[in-house]
Formats: sequence, structure tokens, C-alpha cells
Amino acid sequence: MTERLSDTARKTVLGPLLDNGWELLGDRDAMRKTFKFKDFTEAFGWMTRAAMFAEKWDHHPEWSNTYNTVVVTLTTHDVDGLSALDAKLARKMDGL
Ligand SMILES: C[C@H](O)[C@H](O)[C@H]1CNC2=NC(N)=NC(=O)C2=N1
Repeated sequence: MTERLSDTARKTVLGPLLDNGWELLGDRDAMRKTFKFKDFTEAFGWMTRAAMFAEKWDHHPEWSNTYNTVVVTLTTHDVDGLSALDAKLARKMDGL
């Protein structure tokens, strides 16, 4: 069962991500990061790899791509806020 992250979990789970370029949004419980690549091929290749994990984990990003830039917003729609799944996908995206 997915649930919104508790205040304690936010510190431990989100802390490292916020130190690594993720930002909390002001208008809803979500986090965003802009990923920059050498060119479109690199950006789209990364999106393709990330999409495989999103599908495997049934947890999907809100994202957009413009040439070498991918802007990713993560939140869990089912609970209307951040859950452990968002942190899991964010860590994967940072590592790809
Ligand atoms: C039916 C399906 O499992 C759900 O709609 C999944 C799909 N992907 C999802 N992705 C995200 N980011 N949040 C969700 O709540 C979510 N729910």
C-alpha cells in the first residue's frame, strides 16, 4: 500500500535527493529536477531507460523534453503527494 511520506521519512528519504538537485514544488506535494544532456539522442536515450523502470514499477513521471533537456516532476497521483515510490524513481533517474 502506497502512502504519503511522513515528516520523518521526508528528512531521511528526500534529504539526499534535495541535496542532489531535486526541488520541492511550492504549489503541490511534488518534486522536480532538470536533467541536461549533450544532445537530443542522449536525452531521449536516458528517457527510454527511465521509462523501462517507470513501467516495471508502475510509477510514471510527469516529464517534458526539449532537445537536450528533460524536466521531471515526480509525485504519486494515487495519494496526491510524495511517496516512497517517488524517491525510488528519483534515485534511479539520478543513477542512470
Ligand atoms: C492503475 C495504475 O497502477 C496507477 O494509475 C498508477 C500508474 N502510475 C502512477 N504513477 C504515478 N506517478 N502516480 C500514481 O499514482 C500512479 N499510479
